[in-house]
Amino acid sequence: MSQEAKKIPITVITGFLGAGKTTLVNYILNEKHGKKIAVIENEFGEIGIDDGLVMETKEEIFEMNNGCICCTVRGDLIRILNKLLKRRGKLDAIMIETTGLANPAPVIQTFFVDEDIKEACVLDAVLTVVDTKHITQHLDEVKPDGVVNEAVQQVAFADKILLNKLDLVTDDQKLEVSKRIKGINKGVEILECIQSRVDLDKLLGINAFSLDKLLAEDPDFLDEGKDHHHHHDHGPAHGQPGHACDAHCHENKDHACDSHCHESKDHACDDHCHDHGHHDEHHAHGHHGHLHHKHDDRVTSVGIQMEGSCDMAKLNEWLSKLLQERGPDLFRSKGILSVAGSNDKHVFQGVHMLLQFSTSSEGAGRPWLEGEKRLNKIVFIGKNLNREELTASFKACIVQA
Ligand SMILES: Nc1nc2c(ncn2[C@@H]2O[C@H](COP(=O)(O)OP(=O)(O)OP(=O)(O)O)[C@@H](O)[C@H]2O)c(=O)[nH]1
Repeated sequence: MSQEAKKIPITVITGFLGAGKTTLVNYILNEKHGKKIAVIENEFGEIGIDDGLVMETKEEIFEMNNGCICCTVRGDLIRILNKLLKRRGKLDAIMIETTGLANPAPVIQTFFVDEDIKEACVLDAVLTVVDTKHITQHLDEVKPDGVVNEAVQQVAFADKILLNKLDLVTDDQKLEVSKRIKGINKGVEILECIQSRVDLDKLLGINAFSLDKLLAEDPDFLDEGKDHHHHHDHGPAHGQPGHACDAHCHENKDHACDSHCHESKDHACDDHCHDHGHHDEHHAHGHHGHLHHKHDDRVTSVGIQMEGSCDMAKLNEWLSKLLQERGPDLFRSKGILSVAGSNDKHVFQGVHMLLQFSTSSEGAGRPWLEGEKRLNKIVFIGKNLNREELTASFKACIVQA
């Protein structure tokens, strides 16, 4: 067996908020592939919810909720990978689910710049899940100067596209989105699907990632020095509502930059910088497109954790009204809730105006245990979110302490 063949294949699953990444992970884990797969989950939002939504399986799931995989927790990613690699013989594959707001480039770089990881793993493919109904508005979004459009980046770096949620669109809309995708990533293979269901042979062990292809388009792709150009404006600033500081957070006002750090708002491009095109879809893959990686700080998350049980009718009314009124700005909402009179966990999932309810009796997590503290957890991600208003209006749905 060749050295390459012994390496653990890594699949990076990316795609905008609510595209169907967790749906894909669940589907893969539950198919009969006979493989031992470890999953690394990274979630955007103040409160981790996805761990409650990924089905319980024999597979191992590692969460990284303390920041975005492409910035603050890249060190965590390297640590988790190194831990997993110690058990190399017992593991057939690793899947990494990035947040819906991750730029895939720094995640991809991890597999080529860290020596131990480079030696033990091989990046099998970057799979990008696309919500065919909603992607256009995110590709169209005009970003402030220097801010990367994550939706464009995710499409640009895909080795395969899963054109998902085809049950929600017409054939014309599907063709329109396919055309748009090909305009960003010319040769990419597009797999059409509903509920992220695609033949596993087309997704795993496909050896679709090509560093040469990337380097042909962007010779500086692996240049870590350049990576330091990227602005670290990540969601709400340190000390602001919504910014979840953790032990790894170095983001404070007195952060002393080192000689490599160009992390300032008024970073002036030097003469090596040809960064003309990072808003231009056709150049999304090109020179420096990934380096000036600044997230859109208008997009924030509001997390609510509150004990008690909700009245189902009030809850329904509240959420329906909220999504109706705020749908365009409310990219993603999800929650795990306790409802008065029921021992089931109730889960809601929102993507813009679309809302879906399910319960633990339908397979969404497990019921509340006897004596378990009934803690409702909700996360909203979007623009112009009003924390006080959201918290107060949810509180009004609670009828049992
Ligand atoms: N109608 C429809 N809904 C889908 C499809 N695939 C996924 N969904 C729903 O879309 C919602 C979001 O799916 P997830 O798999 O959680 O999306 P995600 O990309 O992991 O979301 P984030 O982790 O928040 O970025 C859920 O309510 C899914 O049930 C599909 O093909 N059609």
